Amino acid sequence: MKPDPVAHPPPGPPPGAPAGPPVEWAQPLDALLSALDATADGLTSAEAAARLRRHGPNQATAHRRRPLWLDFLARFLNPLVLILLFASALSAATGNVSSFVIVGVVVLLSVGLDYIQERQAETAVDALRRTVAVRAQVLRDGKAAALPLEGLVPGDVVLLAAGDLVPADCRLLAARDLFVNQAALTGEPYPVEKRVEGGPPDPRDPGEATASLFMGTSVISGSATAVVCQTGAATTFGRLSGSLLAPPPPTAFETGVRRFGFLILRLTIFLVLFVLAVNVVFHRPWLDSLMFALALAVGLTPELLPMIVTVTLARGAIRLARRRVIVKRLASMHNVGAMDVLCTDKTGTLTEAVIQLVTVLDCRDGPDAEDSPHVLRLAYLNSRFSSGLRSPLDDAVLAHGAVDLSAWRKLDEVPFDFERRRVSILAEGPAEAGGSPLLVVKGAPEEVLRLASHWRNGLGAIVPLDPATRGRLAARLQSLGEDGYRALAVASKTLEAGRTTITRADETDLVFEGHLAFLDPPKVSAAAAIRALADAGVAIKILTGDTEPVTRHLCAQLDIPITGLLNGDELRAMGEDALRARLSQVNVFCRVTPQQKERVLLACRRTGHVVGFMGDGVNDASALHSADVGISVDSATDVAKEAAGMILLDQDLSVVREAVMEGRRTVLNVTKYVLMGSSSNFGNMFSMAGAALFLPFLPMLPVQVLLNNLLYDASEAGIPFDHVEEEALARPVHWDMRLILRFMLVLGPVSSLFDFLTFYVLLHVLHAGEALFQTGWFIESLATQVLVIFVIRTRRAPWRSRPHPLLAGLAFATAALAALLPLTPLGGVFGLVPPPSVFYLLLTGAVLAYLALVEAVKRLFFRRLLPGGRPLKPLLRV
Ligand SMILES: Nc1ncnc2c1ncn2[C@@H]1O[C@H](COP(=O)(O)OP(=O)(O)OP(=O)(O)O)[C@@H](O)[C@H]1O
Ligand SMILES: [Mg+2]
Repeated sequence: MKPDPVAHPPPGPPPGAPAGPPVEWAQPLDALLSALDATADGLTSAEAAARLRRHGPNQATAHRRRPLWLDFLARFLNPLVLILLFASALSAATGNVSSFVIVGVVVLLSVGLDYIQERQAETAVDALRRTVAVRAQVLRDGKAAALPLEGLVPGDVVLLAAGDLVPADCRLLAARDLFVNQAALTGEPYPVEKRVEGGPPDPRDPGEATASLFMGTSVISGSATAVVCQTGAATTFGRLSGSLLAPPPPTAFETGVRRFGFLILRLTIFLVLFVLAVNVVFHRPWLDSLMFALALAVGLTPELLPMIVTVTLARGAIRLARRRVIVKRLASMHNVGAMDVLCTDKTGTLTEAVIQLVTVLDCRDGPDAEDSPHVLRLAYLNSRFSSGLRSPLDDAVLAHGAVDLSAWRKLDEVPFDFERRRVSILAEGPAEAGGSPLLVVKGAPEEVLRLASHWRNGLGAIVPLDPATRGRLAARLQSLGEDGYRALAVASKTLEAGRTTITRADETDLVFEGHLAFLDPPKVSAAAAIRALADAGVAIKILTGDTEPVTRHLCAQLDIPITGLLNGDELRAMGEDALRARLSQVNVFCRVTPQQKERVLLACRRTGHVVGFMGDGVNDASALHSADVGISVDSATDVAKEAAGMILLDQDLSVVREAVMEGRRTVLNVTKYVLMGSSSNFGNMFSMAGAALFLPFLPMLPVQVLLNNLLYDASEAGIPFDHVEEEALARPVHWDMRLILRFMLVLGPVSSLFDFLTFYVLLHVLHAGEALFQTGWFIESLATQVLVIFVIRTRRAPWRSRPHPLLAGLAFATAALAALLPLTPLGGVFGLVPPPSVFYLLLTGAVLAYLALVEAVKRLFFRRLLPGGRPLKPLLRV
């Protein structure tokens, strides 16, 4: 995705233009520093605070928060609400002032309720997100401090190391073996080298700039000090994210919720037009009819749905935080509930990641377990001087025992990458060692052996590698792996005097020196965690950069059956179709590159699975990004953390199961809303429209419809907290639009049928007039649509499933409020009149009969009407 210079002209002259007015960015470093009013020592806190006020926070995606009051007002921009307010203003003009006031208050209340809930939820999730925010090392007041990225300002001096994200657009002050990945900006997948002496003033095009670093890129190896030039939306990335960088595609769940919303919207429009037409035909007062129809529409529109989804997801996120899982992207919450395949790397997830160097072997065969001091010195030198991402393997080498390197000086490095799987260091030794620069290569043994042409024999002499020795060294690697040792190989080469730089082309004709054998003990808890996930319907696939023997050994130790195994080389030779055909059996992938991790993951998604990925390294970032749910850990590299949607504070597979359960619970709770809305609430509104056909008056006053709807919404505030049964959580939970539609088509008419019975009783048994009819219908409809939650929330019999106390409390309180309101003076304000006591008797009977009927239909529905009769499947399969 190369930025298009035409669509996004950089301010100032285009790159390479003859000297014009100086651009802040493209000028010699000294001039740039003085333009920025900055020094290499960084800013003071006071100065930084002042600049932060001037430039705003350093956020690329213009996440500009509207002021609270504007945000609140925006909620009224819903056309239905506007027309309703306008219509009630009209009716106020014709003398009906009280109805205008009531409509206004009710609309204000329901918008306010919606707003406050959503706001609270978002604030809570934001606070959680901040706890795992990536930080940058910044020089402030002369000292390095870890600060959140948002706080950076132009003129700040940042310190960068391998694995870091570049926090803003910067110009290099100092750099050592610095390679960055600019794929996010240029699409270029290979690391690009950056150096201070960039030649001509640096252009703003990331593809050409050599002395500039850009927000959205990451450091692969080396280290740097850089001064921040642009922050936030002013950065190249910021300007892109406003236009070119597409937002993430909607998840299946989001699409499902949206489709449901559209469905209801279409029904609503139909209903409103129907009510209006009926009233026109019967020559009823048009203003009242319009307000009635609009009030119905407000009651039905899925306006609340986004809020409900946000609030329910946020509740889940907050609950997960107690399990030390931080949800960075709310969409991850429902994806994790739908996830049926979890891909994971090995180190840290299946192993303890406390790697120990056990033996250092030279090329001699034999049982002597003595460490070879020569090979250890070379390995130590390589690990000590390498500036790439700190690897636990390097840490293990350095921890094995100090080697004196005071006489050595590092000259150059070709940093580690996951394609080559090796590190090369060029160093200059003490004069007595010959003075020639020495190249030391350390990496994956099969790669190092391939590049070697000689080996060092037991006498220290360098001899050509014959096929027999090659075979012997390869066999040793195999047997080390089978014993569970991770191995690296070390090789060397003396270069001609005077050489100070190396490239990967120098990594040939090496002298094979020996092997390093490491142990990374298996994580005992992982075995149980994997079984628990499998029981919950989540299959595990292992995607590791490590070798087949080591991985096999680990799987045997952890009792993980290998149903199929593919190596990176086989994968490379395999077409897309062949891979997809193998995917269902293969559960272990060895020696895979970062690109292959992503490829396997995408192939898995394309076969219809919802796929999670768990990893912590630079090599996991692209897979994390492409997964439905990227899971990382707090200690992971910044790049991985940034790409993930969920962060575990403890690296432990068993908490992933908690997240899965919470995700399922969340989606199932959203479904409760939807099923409620699509059956009872919808049935009620539908009956009202039908009643308008034969009643000589409105079945309910517009304000009563609005009040009814407000109370109904309030009664549902407990749903996000509700319990979900074990059996519903046993399998991955998907959004099932067909189930929702069928449920609606079956239960809607049941509810309407019952409503018409109620009308009959009201009119012909109680001989109700207009006010009493409306009151009776108000109470009855609210009581039934609120209390039916106890039936709908479970697939079990209602009495065999315990609702959350808040949910039960709110439902009963709302029903009681509806029943008692007409007896109070406030009821009069809404046009409600006290009903006779026999009404309450009938009401109790009616509500019980209704709930029993719905329960019976529900059973029939799940046993008979759901095709394929899936009695043992989760309760409310979404
Ligand atoms: N610091 C290093 N120096 C030399 N070689 C290395 C280094 N780190 C890794 N390698 C080589 O690269 C290979 C892949 O790295 P690594 O095992 O970390 O990949 P991974 O996919 O993250 O594996 P895992 O699933 O175990 O996390 C290693 O097996 C090793 O051969
Ligand atoms: Mg790893």
